[in-house]
Amino acid sequence: MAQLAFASSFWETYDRLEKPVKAGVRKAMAKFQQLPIAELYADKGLHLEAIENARDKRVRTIRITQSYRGVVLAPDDGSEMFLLLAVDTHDEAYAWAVKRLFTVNTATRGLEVRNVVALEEITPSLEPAAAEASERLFDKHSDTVLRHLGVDDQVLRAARVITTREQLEAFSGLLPEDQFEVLEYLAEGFNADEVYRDIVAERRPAEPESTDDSLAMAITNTRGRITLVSGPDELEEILNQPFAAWRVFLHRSQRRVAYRASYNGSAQVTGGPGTGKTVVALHRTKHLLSRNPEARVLLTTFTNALATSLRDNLRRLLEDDTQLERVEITTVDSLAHRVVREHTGTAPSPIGDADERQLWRRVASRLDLAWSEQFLAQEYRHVVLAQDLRAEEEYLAAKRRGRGSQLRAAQRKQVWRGVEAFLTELEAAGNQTHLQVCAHAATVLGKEQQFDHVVVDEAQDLHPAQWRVLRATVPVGSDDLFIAGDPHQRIYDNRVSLRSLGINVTSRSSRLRLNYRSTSEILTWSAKVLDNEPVDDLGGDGSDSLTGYRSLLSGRPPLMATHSSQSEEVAALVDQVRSWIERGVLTNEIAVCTRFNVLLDKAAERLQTEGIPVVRVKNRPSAEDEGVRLATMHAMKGLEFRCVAVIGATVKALPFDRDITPYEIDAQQHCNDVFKQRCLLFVACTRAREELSVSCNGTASPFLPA
Ligand SMILES: Nc1ncnc2c1ncn2[C@@H]1O[C@H](COP(=O)(O)OP(=O)(O)OP(=O)(O)O)[C@@H](O)[C@H]1O
Repeated sequence: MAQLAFASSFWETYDRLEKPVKAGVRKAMAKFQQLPIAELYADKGLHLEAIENARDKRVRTIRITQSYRGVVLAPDDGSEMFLLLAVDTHDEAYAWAVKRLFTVNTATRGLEVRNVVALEEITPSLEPAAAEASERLFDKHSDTVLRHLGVDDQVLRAARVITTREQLEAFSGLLPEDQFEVLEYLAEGFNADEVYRDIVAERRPAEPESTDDSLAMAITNTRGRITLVSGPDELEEILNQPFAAWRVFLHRSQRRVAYRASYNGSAQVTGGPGTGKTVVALHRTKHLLSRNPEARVLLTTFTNALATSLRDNLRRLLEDDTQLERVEITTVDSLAHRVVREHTGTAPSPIGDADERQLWRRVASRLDLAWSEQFLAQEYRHVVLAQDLRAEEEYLAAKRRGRGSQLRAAQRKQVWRGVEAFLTELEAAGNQTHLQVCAHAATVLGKEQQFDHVVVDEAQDLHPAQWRVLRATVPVGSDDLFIAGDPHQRIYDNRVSLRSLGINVTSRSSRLRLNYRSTSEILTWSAKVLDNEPVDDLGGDGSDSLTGYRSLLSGRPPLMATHSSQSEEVAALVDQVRSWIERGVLTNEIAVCTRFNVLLDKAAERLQTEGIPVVRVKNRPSAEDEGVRLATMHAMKGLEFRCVAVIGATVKALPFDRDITPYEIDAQQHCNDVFKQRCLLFVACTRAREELSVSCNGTASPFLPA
């Protein structure tokens, strides 16, 4: 009986196949598990046949549906393992298959694939220019060194014509995977020993000297790119798990970040929405747990809902259940809450934003201060708490980074009086703010660090007081903090200088550019919402951009509609949702999101009246629960859905005036406040995988692309 394995190239597209094609894949794969090899070849429905002119004689096609074909690597050495490589339309599948050659890497012993036709054309064409060039990218590495790292004759010839890193990048997808990665590491300045340690030694099988050089053995050795399937149950399970490919496979750029043996300090990964930062954070957590059986890891994210989803995903990713016991998965606020509760014996009960604002209003009016409660609350948050200023002299001497208005010494004294009154009143009522709880926790943790490693997801929205908690919970050293975030998704306007908080990621920063979630139509449209404005980078020392950010997926352009009334808009929403459902999208794969709850309530009521089930994201439904997801834009952070409808995108909601500091009061803060709301819309739109619809009633938000 044949054995079955799946290559990462198959998973990259499997999720996107229509239901009948997926059913065809299941049916065909079941045959591989049921029929003896001779019967497989004889099966009329499967049509397992060789491809004329294929460069690898083991490459075959199988019939999936009328118009779709699977590409399979079939053993010709007596072994019985078949590898499913890709499923595509008839012509695409043949065009892909005919040019591919599969070989076994001499160093890692893994199975690799190359586009042999392209290499034979491109390498000779670049040789004359390379001979003239003053320097080539791999000049300083001898043939012997490259061969020791697994580079074979054809790749060596290609490597010798490459003069720049851009040229090397152009070879990605053509060169065999492990060999390409070796060249990439060398091009980045790693020495041969480091490359051997991080790539070859990591991937070499336990018994590298084994003489078994069958296709089955090479497939078994390629765990990073191939999944083996042991029986029908496992087959059914893995083909049914949506969005699960990342659990087994990481893209090269993700793997390098997640599985770097060790970072000599804190490290950071950034990237636009959907580039797999959360996936990388999960794999890094797995790596840290596996590397040291004693290590305690803290994995944090921004909301409790995201923490729950991280826990579910990590549980699936870890092979060993006991590893999960060594990870605490929580938000920074919850961690600080626990630390303070354990230390004082009393659970803190911090007040919410609205109460805090009300208190500032009372203080401003009682002391007759010349500033609005919004200005005072922001000054307290972005200056006083951000720098942990505890005394008037400290405030008088402080730099007010990110604030656009000048405050003379006399004015600062007045503001400080306000701060003191605010704190006194808070204390008298036995209250605290969340950030005060964090400040308290940081002090406690400074004396009793609780973790060996901290992994931070959604890092862009943490306040300096929250960073202090994280810094204090882990000793300074190798692999102390691993930080994942995207400054374009900063929706709370917390700006930090990580370096000033004792977190230095210099020379340990990477950026992911390939989006796995949304179509390029959705990305291009959503990126325009940001209006090309540069953003402060995660660490606060420079700026960041979406240069090179792209998606390989394509689909329908986003729909934009303006309605004359709210009820017309909500009626159109119902039609839109219904049409998605009729096209086979499940209700739990659809999200409706608004800036405010009022409109969300109306949408919920109308959808339900029309017989469409709904469920609020804030009620933390489990992934399988039926119902269209309803959320405010803030609650959409970190989530994703096949189809997203953003409603109520009017000029009154985006920007929402009440949340914007008037320009004349603080010009810089005004711009930050406006941009924060652009980011909010950007976050909402980039949650969509396949389809995005944006609507408003009345005048459209100026943030919407024309
Ligand atoms: N290597 C991969 N292969 C296939 N799918 C992937 C890969 N990496 C990530 N994905 C998928 O892409 C989607 C986005 O991943 P993830 O949520 O980690 O991105 P993110 O950068 O954290 O997004 P955001 O910043 O928008 O929250 C998920 O569905 C994930 O499963």
